[in-house]
Amino acid sequence: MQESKERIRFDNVSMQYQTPAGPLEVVRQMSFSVNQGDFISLVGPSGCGKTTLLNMAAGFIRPTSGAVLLDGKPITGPGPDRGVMFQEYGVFPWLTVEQNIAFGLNLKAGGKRSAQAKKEIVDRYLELMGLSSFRKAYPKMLSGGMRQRLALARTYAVHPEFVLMDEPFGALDAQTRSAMHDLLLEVLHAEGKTVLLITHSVEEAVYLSNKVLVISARPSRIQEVVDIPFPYPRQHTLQDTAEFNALRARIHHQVMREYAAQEAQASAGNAN
Ligand SMILES: Nc1ncnc2c1ncn2[C@@H]1O[C@H](COP(=O)(O)OP(=O)(O)OP(=O)(O)O)[C@@H](O)[C@H]1O
Repeated sequence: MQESKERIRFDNVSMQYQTPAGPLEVVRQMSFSVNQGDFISLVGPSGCGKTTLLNMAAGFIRPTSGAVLLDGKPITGPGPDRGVMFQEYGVFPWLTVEQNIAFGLNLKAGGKRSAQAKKEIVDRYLELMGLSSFRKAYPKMLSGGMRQRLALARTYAVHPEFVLMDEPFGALDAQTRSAMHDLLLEVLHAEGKTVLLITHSVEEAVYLSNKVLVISARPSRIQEVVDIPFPYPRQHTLQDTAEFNALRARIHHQVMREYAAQEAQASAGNAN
């Protein structure tokens, strides 16, 4: 298979935060690439620096040393090419469903897109996400799963090339989560996006990704890059196969080892 083009590169990236207790080294000399069309999941113990890495790719923060590059140029701030979706802040409660979807279009394109073109995009995502009959509703009137669909629609409507997601499905019940996985894969298949996902669910990571990065305890490094060999489109029955479960168990075991290492660090820190 042809190697796809490198788009985002973490090049020897380190990050240290200043905290009241002194400097906290979160990421140490990490390097990895995100290629065109990749779906990469980051898994690792809580507090190992996954959100920090995503925030760097989004351009919200810069590394203490090293560089995060997009098409070879350092990322210096957020841009419409990168859509970010967080677990909690996906939608604006004071805007209706259709206003939420249109929000980014109004910000980004302003004069560039006609009102008709914007309406067509909003209609398309309302339809795709099954929200057409709720277009005038406010987010509080929606179920958790519908709010997630709305957050996805908002992120996708601006047509970002990259979707950066931080635990977007964490708060959903198992059935809704599973439906969201399939919807996500469907949209990605139709629109060919490149995704970086943070998740605590190894199962979710293996089901969705073509690559899973296991991140170590702090200061974080890449413990392993696991290539997920299952072809797309994927079906739920994949999760019942021995291959899927063997891979999931192996990654889970590794994450638990890093989790234990991080816990041991925390206890040592408390004992000092
Ligand atoms: N702005 C900041 N200032 C100081 N410390 C920070 C800052 N942001 C994050 N940290 C610390 O850096 C570490 C890594 O945080 P980060 O949110 O990147 O981890 P994470 O792997 O995403 O965690 P989780 O899985 O729990 O969401 C944590 O110990 C956190 O407290």
